[in-house]
Amino acid sequence: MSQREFDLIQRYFRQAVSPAADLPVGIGDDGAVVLAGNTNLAWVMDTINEDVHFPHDAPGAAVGHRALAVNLSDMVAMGAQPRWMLLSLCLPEVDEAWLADFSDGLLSLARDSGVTLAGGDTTRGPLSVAVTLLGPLHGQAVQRSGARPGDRLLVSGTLGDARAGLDIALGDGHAADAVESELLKRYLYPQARLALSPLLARHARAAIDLSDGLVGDLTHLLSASGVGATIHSQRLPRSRALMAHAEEESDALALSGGDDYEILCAVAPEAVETLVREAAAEGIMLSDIGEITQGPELTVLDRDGQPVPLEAGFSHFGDDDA
Ligand SMILES: Nc1ncnc2c1ncn2[C@@H]1O[C@H](COP(=O)(O)OP(=O)(O)O)[C@@H](O)[C@H]1O
Ligand SMILES: Cc1ncc(C[n+]2csc(CCOP(=O)(O)OP(=O)(O)O)c2C)c(N)n1
Ligand SMILES: [Mg+2]
Repeated sequence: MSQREFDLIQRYFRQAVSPAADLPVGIGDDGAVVLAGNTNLAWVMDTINEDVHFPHDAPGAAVGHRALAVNLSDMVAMGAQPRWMLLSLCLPEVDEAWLADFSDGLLSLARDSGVTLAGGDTTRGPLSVAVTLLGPLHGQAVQRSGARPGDRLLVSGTLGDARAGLDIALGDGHAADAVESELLKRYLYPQARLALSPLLARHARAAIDLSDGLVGDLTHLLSASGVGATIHSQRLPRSRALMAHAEEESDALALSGGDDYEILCAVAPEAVETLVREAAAEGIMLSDIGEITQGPELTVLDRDGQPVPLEAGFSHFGDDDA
């Protein structure tokens, strides 16, 4: 979410009493936390719209997969276990072949993630899918606000692939070779890092999932925590496919490409080794990209130690027309 979207929510929706006893985490994090009986449940919602979040010719299975994956990623960032899903489906028309494909993409990911569809809503209008997930925390809620100066910044997987894949999807939509098809897949089928969720609950001070681009989302974590950071562009993890496809632009794609759905976390230096080892045992690579500073600035250094000019993250409404 950009500053503009944040300002709109602050102005019209943010309630005075938050957090409350039964709402330990309210508006402003990757998800809310509600206290039901004596269980803390994380609760998230993300919507995806045709031509905004996915192209009109995206396969139905990719749309179904994405609608759930982007929400799973928010649950992971909170350190929660996704359990129950509500699905709101807004369809322009009934296309049964598309629906079969869509439900396949959605429900096979749900099955693999241990999520049950509990209800929803179906309406007619421009194609849009909203998913809500609910589930218990693995331990402490992992919030955006917990980072402290001296913490290391770790990021999962590789960055920039999805943005390169989006450009391929918006071209003729066909991958020319194995490299392009890998990048296209990274865009069309984001993989939430579910296995990281309990590890974050144990070892991370703060986390956010990367939907808008590293710089934009890191900025949110920094302002929630009241700290700054220095990161190093040559440490940003990049896939072989990205380097083969767009090495020259790979810094920019990794810094602000968007749609990565990787996890960025701040970790006390003494906890880094254990977290990296436990994540590796789950098949998840974590890269140390820099450190939290007193702040409030975010500085990105290039390989010569020179600051890189920063681009803002993705914004639905633009930042300048407020
Ligand atoms: N219309 C809204 N009403 C209330 N809260 C909202 C609304 N839209 C977004 N939020 C809240 O604002 C925060 C940031 O939203 P967003 O950037 O979409 O988070 P994320 O990138 O994790 O999906 C979240 O806590 C979200 O719940
Ligand atoms: C067809 C298409 N064009 C552009 C994008 C790029 N894009 C659209 S929304 C977005 C940011 C993430 O979406 P948002 O609704 O802000 O998700 P949230 O931050 O709430 O998780 C990005 C990078 C895309 N995914 N698909
Ligand atoms: Mg959102």
